[in-house]
Amino acid sequence: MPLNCSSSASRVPHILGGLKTTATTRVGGGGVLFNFFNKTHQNNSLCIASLPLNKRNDSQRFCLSSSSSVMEGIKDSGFSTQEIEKYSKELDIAVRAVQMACSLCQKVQESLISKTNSQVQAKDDNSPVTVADWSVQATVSWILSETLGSRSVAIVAEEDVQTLSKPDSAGLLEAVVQTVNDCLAEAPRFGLKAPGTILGSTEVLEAISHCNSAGGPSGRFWALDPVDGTLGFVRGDQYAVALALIEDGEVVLGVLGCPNYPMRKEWLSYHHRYHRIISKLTPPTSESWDKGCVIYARRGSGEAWMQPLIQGHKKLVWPNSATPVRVSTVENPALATFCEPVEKANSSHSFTAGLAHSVGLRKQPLRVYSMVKYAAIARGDAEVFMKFARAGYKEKIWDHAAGVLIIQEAGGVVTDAGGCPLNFSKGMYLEGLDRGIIACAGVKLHEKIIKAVDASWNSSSL
Ligand SMILES: Nc1ncnc2c1ncn2[C@@H]1O[C@H](COP(=O)(O)OS(=O)(=O)O)[C@@H](OP(=O)(O)O)[C@H]1O
Ligand SMILES: [Mg+2]
Ligand SMILES: [Mg+2]
Ligand SMILES: [Mg+2]
Repeated sequence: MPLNCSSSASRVPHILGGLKTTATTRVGGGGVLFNFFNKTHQNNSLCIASLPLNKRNDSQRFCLSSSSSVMEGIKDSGFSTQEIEKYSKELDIAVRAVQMACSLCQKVQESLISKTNSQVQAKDDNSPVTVADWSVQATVSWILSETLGSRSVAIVAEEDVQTLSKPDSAGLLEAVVQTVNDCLAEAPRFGLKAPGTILGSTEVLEAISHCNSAGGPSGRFWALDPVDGTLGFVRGDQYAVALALIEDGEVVLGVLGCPNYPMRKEWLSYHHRYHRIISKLTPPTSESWDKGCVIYARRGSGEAWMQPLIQGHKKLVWPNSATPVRVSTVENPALATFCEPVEKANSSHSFTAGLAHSVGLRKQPLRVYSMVKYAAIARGDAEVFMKFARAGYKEKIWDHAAGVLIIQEAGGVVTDAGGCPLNFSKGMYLEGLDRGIIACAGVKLHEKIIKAVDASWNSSSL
C-alpha cells in the first residue's frame, strides 16, 4: 500500500476501516436488521447515524425516534455523551441544507431545459456557471451561518460574486435573489426556520462572499461545491450538491445530494440523458419512484446512509427516512464497472482505457458527470472511479471531499495514484496529488489499478 505518503497522510483510515469493520459481515447483518428498522422506525436515521454502529446496542439501533431519545439511549453506551454527539448537529443541518439545495436545483434545471435562451454564463476559464450555482451557495451559506452562528462558520466554496456584482448583471442577480428567497421560504418543510424577512441582494451577495475561507491544516471549515458537474446540470443530466466538514485537515462529514440519481438504480439508464429517461420510463407508483437521493457519512462511523429527496415526494416532510448504503463486494475485474468523467478534457479516456485493459476490466466505462460517480461507488452500483486530469490541473477540495469520505465509510478505498490519501489540509487545492485519483470498492481492485498505473505511466503522454 502507500509507499511514499507524507507523514500526516500516511495513515489509510479507509483501508483499516474496511478491515476493522469486516464490511461484508456487517452489510449482511445490517441488511436484514434495517429491513426491520425501515418498517418500524422511519424517522431517526440522522440521529442514529451519529452513533458508531459497533457502539450501539439493539435498542439504540432501532428504537430511537428523536434527538431526546438519542440522548436517553446513549446513557448506557459506554461512550461519553460528548464523543457520540460530536458533529451530529452539523450533520443534521448539512443534510437538511443539501436537501433544500437539491430542491432548488431541480426547479432551476427544469426551467433551464424548458427555456430556449438559457441563463448559463461562462466563467474566465470558460466553464459554465448558472443561477443554481450562486443560489445554492447563498442558501447553504445562509443556513449554516444562521443555524451554527455566522462568526464560527468558515466555508470554502467554488463561486464568487464577481460576475454577479457587475452593473450589467442586474437581471442575473435578481434571478438569484428570487431563487434564494423561494428556496428559503420552504425551509419549514425541512425542519428549518425561514428568514423573518425576505433577503435583499446585499444579503444574498454577502452570503455568497462569506464563503471565502482559505481552508488549511487547522480548525474547522466547510467545503461546498454548490453544483458539481455544472455541465451535466445545463445539459439536463447528472450533477451533485456537495458539502463536507473538514476539521484539522481531515474530512469529518460528507453530504452528497444527487437530484437525478434515483434511489433505485433500475430507474437510471446511464446511456440516456435525463430528459429522455423520464419520457421513456413510467414508474409504477410515486412511492417507488425516488428521482434523487442524498447520501451522507460521518468519519469513523463505518457506515453511509441514503435518503430520498424531499422534493421528489410532495408528501414527504421532515423528518425523512434513510437506508444504509455499502460498496460492492465484486473483486473480479471482469465483473467490475469503472466510472470516469464524461469530458475527455477533464480526464484522459485513453489512459484509463489502457489501465482497464491491463487489469482486466471488461465492461464499458460508466461516464457520468459530477460526484455522482462517488455516490455510485458508495452505493455499490459501480466498483472503480478513476480521474487523470491533464498535467498542471490542480484538483479542488470541494470536488472530492464529501465523496471521498462517503466511499471510505461505505467500505471503499480512495487514494491518489501513488496510493496516498488525498490531502485536504493545504488550502483550496489537493496539493501534492500524485497523478490522479483512484477510488475502489475494495482493496484488491485498488492494488491492481495502482500497479497498472505504475507500469504504464512512463509510456503514457500524461
Ligand atoms: N481541466 C480540468 N480537468 C479536470 N477537472 C476539471 C477541469 N476543469 C474543471 N474541472 C473540474 O471538474 C469538475 C467536473 O468533474 P466531472 O467529473 O463532473 O467531469 S465531467 O463533466 O464528467 O467531464 C468541475 O466541477 P464543477 O465546476 O463544479 O462542475 C471542475 O471543478
Ligand atoms: Mg465541482
Ligand atoms: Mg461546481
Ligand atoms: Mg464550476
